[in-house]
Amino acid sequence: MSIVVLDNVKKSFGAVTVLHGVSFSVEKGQVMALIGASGSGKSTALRCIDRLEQIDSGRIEVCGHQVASADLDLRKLRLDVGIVFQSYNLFPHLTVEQNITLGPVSVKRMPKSEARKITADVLAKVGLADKASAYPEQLSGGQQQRAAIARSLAMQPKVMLFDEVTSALDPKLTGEVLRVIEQLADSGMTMIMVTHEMNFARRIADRIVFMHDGRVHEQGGAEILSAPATPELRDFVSNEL
Ligand SMILES: Nc1ncnc2c1ncn2[C@@H]1O[C@H](COP(=O)(O)OP(=O)(O)OP(=O)(O)O)[C@@H](O)[C@H]1O
Repeated sequence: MSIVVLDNVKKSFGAVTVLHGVSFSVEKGQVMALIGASGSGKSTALRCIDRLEQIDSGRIEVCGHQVASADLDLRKLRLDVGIVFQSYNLFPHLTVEQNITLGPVSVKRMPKSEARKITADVLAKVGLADKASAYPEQLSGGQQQRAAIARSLAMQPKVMLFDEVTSALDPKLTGEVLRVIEQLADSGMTMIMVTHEMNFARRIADRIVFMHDGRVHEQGGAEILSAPATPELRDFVSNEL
């Protein structure tokens, strides 16, 4: 069953066309890595999936929601989709626990006691059980990113989108965050990750989509990284590794 479908998606910013008819789909439980050079349109494609950008034409379906439709229920879409960015965007004046319970309590109207239980559960999942009462500034970048992932997980999304979540981190902290994402993948979460971590993508992705100049240039299993069919992917892989 497809959880995410993009069909001939086009998107321009002013005179600049960023997506020239992008199509791909992600099945339930699949991990998809979206790779490509800077400016190829990866983040824009991801943002369109969560309707942070509206597309010009084509179709996007996510968990049964017609994302580009005028009568989309944005709240319902956002309940099904979790998104984590390079910047953690935690509220600095709230503890880690308060940051995480906020969504379930205020958006899902969950009783506080239940939200706290879920928070303890997701904090354990990301290895931050002992940081519930810490403030974001007391955490390392990797810990803040794991808290941001926990915040998304607490909403119990059906699909998770990761937009270069380790780009701001040094290698050790990157490893911590990637381990959390890998565990999430192992648990069967459907996910799309925009990443420059080629070894990670090769190891955990079921499907790799390589974008080039706003188009899907190549896609397939991890083997496309070892045996690229096009010079563009060959160049990209040799620059990244
Ligand atoms: N809001 C915007 N307004 C104008 N142009 C934009 C906007 N967002 C993105 N772009 C342009 O769209 C193109 C694709 O950007 P996008 O961020 O999707 O690429 P990317 O592949 O994710 O790159 P990177 O790896 O550097 O994040 C770039 O040329 C960018 O300048």
